[in-house]
Amino acid sequence: MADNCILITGAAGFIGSHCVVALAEAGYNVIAMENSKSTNNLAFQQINKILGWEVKTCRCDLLNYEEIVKIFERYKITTVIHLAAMKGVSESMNYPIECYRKNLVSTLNLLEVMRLYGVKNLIFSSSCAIYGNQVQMPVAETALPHSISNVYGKSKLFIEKILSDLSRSDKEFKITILRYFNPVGAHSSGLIGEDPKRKQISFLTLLGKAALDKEMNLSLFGSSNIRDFVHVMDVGEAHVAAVSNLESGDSFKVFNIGSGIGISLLQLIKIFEHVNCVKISYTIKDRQESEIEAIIADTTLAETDLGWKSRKTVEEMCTDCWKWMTYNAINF
Ligand SMILES: CC(=O)N[C@H]1[C@@H](OP(=O)(O)OP(=O)(O)OC[C@H]2O[C@@H](n3ccc(=O)[nH]c3=O)[C@H](O)[C@@H]2O)O[C@H](CO)[C@@H](O)[C@@H]1O
Repeated sequence: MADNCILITGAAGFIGSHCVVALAEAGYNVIAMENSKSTNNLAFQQINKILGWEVKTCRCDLLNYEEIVKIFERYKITTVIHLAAMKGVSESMNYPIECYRKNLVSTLNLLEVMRLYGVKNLIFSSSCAIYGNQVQMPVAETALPHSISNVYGKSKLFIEKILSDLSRSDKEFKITILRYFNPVGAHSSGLIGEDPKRKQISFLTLLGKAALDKEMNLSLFGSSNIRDFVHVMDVGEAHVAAVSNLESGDSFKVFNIGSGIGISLLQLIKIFEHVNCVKISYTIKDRQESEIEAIIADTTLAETDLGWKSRKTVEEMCTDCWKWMTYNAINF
């Protein structure tokens, strides 16, 4: 039985794969878990190339309680980083039941098994979508959620509430919630990144697709929308900081994980075109109803309490994304 493992759910995904690399490189004993229905082993192969050794992997459907039990029987898990979820604002609006089932039921199953095995350290991946529409920018963790217009954001907020109740009822639980803003980019090696074939991809990966496909005309929903884009490698490092901070201080903590810089979608297109010497064809359309106009993170708390700050620039987000799209994404 392997000792003191960190279990990462959703480990072959965009953020998950970068977390696996960051934690493994920091010396943690990582178990990279992926959905048992997923057939894509390529992410793990690429992770192994970056690390230079083979990361431990397992497959499990989090909607299946018995499958989770088997994993906890097999490994001595001390901490769980729970990333597996259905993401994407527009998909969540079209498939609300699927979104709630995937995000809520799987989390409840996981929490029950964690409690059964006395595993009480958890880092949960939440989203700035839980803030809804805010007037005050940048948004601090203390801001109250306001008119969340999409199912994805609501599902994340419900889980945050469940975790807060759990930590109130059982003081042994150490729970850290990371609210990601807009993670983008790819690993600087170009070996891992976001699978461009997925239905829900981040805006930057979409720009990469549009730059590769000369026939593609991107629909730009609200060119002046402001987002806080944060490099996915910085997001990976935020998890390393959060793991090492779990034991200190309060048993329930929440941190914004963003760059603290707001950029409009149109600005991002211009930077992407400039640094990668490409052209993107797009048509400006109205903002979608389920979306907010602007959001920027106040990252003071992550800086003071976690000692984490995003380091990579928007230009690096664009060049790393393009490197990934042109070197490797094509094989995914
Ligand atoms: C504020 C908010 O809710 N943020 C969450 C939301 O990000 P958010 O929805 O902002 O992330 P996306 O990358 O999907 O979209 C970014 C921006 O690009 C625009 N766009 C997208 C696709 C397209 O074809 N054309 C286009 O213009 C969107 O309208 C949006 O304004 O979902 C992400 C996961 O999926 C989460 O990580 C974010 O925390």
